[in-house]
Amino acid sequence: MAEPLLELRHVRKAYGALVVTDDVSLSVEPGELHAIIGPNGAGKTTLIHQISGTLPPDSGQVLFGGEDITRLPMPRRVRRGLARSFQITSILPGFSALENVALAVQARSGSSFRFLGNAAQEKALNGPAMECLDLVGLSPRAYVPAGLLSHGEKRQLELAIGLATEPKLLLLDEPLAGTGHDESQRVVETLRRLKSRLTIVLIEHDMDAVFSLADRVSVLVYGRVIATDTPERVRTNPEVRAAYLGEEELV
Ligand SMILES: Nc1ncnc2c1ncn2[C@@H]1O[C@H](COP(=O)(O)OP(=O)(O)OP(=O)(O)O)[C@@H](O)[C@H]1O
Repeated sequence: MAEPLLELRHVRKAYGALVVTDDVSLSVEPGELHAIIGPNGAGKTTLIHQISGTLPPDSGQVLFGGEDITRLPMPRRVRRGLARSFQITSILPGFSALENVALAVQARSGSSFRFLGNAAQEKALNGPAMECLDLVGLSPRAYVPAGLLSHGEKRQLELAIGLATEPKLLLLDEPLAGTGHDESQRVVETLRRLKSRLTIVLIEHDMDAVFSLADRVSVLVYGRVIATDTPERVRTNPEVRAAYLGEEELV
């Protein structure tokens, strides 16, 4: 079996007496789409913060590509290929979709474009940025100011910005939140396309999307992982049904 790309070992985080991440161990294999589901307040977002590096765990380890990154700050994790999709709030509304992604390409590239003239610099940034927009199906809207994009398109733009960092693993926290039916279908199709290209950890409340996209699902309840398995087996796991998933949702 291949070495996991991401591995959590006994990760724990408490706020006072409230244990939000309780001895969480799980591994994400290269190439898989691994969903983390659980009821509101189960600790999913807190776990993502600990993986991305915005919140240090109290104890336990986070390994990426076999290396201990538990104490590594977020920018250094991004450089190693562990990226979190940016939230809509980080989109610059007055800049076009293309410019938003080009800025992320520039951030990834550091000062490597410094010696190019303006036109060459623009080309070197816009080329990869357009590829990212294309991957998420947003290239026809490349020149539209980001503030004028629909909610679903903004979510696609977030994905494109995440892709611009050339991640090996992309962390997605509720990419379907707030999208209508058609928009969510588009985002699901985008994720289906992306999953063949990179490893994805997905937190999502939309169970149809989770069960249709995930290779494996981990179920978090009160900060503890109660099951990690294929969608089919999670769906029929009695402990999962009792703790979280309503019977009607699973029929
Ligand atoms: N900074 C904080 N200080 C104190 N408690 C916190 C803090 N952040 C989160 N919590 C608590 O930790 C618990 C887990 O929160 P978290 O946001 O990780 O859950 P979640 O599974 O992502 O929930 P949701 O599905 O509603 O987004 C909640 O009870 C929340 O109130």
